[in-house]
Amino acid sequence: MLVSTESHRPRFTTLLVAALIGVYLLVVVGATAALSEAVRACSTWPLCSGPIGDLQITIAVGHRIAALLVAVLVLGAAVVGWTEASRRVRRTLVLAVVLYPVQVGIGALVATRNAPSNIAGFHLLTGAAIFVALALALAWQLEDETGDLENRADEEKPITPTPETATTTGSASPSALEPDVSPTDFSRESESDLLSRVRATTGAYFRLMKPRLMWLLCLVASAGMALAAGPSLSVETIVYTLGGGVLSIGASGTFNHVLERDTDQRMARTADRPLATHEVPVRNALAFGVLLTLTSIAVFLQVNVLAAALGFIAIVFYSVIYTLVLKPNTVQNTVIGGAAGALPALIGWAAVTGRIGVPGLALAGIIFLWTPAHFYNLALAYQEDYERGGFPMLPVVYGETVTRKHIIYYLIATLLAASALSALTTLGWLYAATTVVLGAVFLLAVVRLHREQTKRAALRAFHASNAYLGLVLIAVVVDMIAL
Ligand code: HEM
Ligand SMILES: CC(C)=CCC/C(C)=C/CC/C(C)=C/COP(=O)(O)OP(=O)(O)O
Repeated sequence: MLVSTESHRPRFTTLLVAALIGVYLLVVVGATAALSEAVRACSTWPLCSGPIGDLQITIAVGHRIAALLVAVLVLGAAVVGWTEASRRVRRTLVLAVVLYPVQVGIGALVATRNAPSNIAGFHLLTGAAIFVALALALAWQLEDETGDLENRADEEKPITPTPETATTTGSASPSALEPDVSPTDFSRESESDLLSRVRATTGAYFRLMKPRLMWLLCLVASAGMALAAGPSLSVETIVYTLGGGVLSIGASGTFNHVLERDTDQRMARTADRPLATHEVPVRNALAFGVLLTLTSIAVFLQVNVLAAALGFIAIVFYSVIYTLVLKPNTVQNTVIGGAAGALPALIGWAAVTGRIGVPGLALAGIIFLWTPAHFYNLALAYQEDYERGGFPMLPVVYGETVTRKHIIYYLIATLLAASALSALTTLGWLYAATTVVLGAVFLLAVVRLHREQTKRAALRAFHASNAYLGLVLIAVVVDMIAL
């Protein structure tokens, strides 16, 4: 009996995932001006009467066929789920099934132009409501399906930090070289010794700047600039904005290392950091952080005062508010802390316009909502480490089931925000296709995380989060500048 139930559940979940991705595709098409214009090119309903071969008509017909296929998926999921899903999942499925024909009716009115002009916005909102209903059904179904198995699965494959330690990495190079030093080679050895020490120190200061985060944060700022300027974006603005950005990320990373040097020693992932191992003295790191802050402000000022002010706020927010106040004290630390990572979107927009504008805010909203969907995967992978460090991360406080569910919530919110950006800007098909395809890849990685519940699956979902945001931001830049 148990076996037959479990063999049905994945089929239902798979149908639900397919329906959800299908609805997202329809929502994004509706939100993308160029695509929704094409959809409206066919003014008869239910069949199109335009010339076959016309691109607009092909898109319109494709939209109607997709809507029909997705309807089958939604209905199929509801029928299969009816016998095996919990009450809360069934309720959301009923909502989706009831809203779907309403949405088709509104779509027909939009297509045949027998409706007031704001009905297109209503069409988009109803699509979003169906998407949210299906997403809740999926999040709750996965919780019902995999939450009970959590302890059993953990016993088999525990999520534990990798046993990297400061002592092994820290002592490797200089002491390992010592036995090879012969008195005759003294001057050459001391020279190479000096060189390797310079290299190690330079590397340590470089690591203080958290360089691995820079590519994505620079892409966020680049997308902000591209949205504001389009093809007229100047190389000067790009160079100064990204230059100031890199320096400010370096500054905040350095302050973060200083403030967390004690807790970093307690965590396996961070125990080999330059301040935790005393490779760099605290006073020098502080001076380095101040120097980076001042230089970043000076570089941002080449663009404008608002960009410099936002850069400074980002440094203070991440270094002081997130690191010192939020991270050790509240479970909402990374949710609120996500605002620091979202600021580069506003910096990019402000660098071009000198102001804060709606598309820049919408881009910042995407980053803000994406951050928990990005970080909670790491919080799962390094849960024991965070526990040792004394940080109240979500899985430490509320457990892994709640954390996995919240990853879905924030992922869905991110996808909706990404479609809102489409509706608010002139972004076209490249952006639309990227958010749908990479959104699906991210979602599938998170569904797999629910099923596997291993550190490996959590890291896979984490990398999927970075791939999603990275490629969506590149699509924004290309779409705005080159297409
Ligand atoms: C509160 C907010 C955030 C937290 C707590 C967080 C946490 C983390 C942690 C712990 C790592 C692992 C670093 C390591 O390997 O030691 C990481 C990696 C990373 N994060 Fe985040 N992050 C946040 C926001 C962001 C934002 C806003 C971005 C960019 C938009 C970002 C981009 C990255 C990238 C690119 C990596 C490196 C992946 C790699 O190792 O290749 N993060 N993050
Ligand atoms: C423009 C500008 C200054 C932006 C700064 C914003 C910024 C660096 C955002 C990223 C936030 C981040 C990577 C936190 C890392 O978490 P953590 O510090 O908890 O990770 P850890 O445990 O590895 O130290």
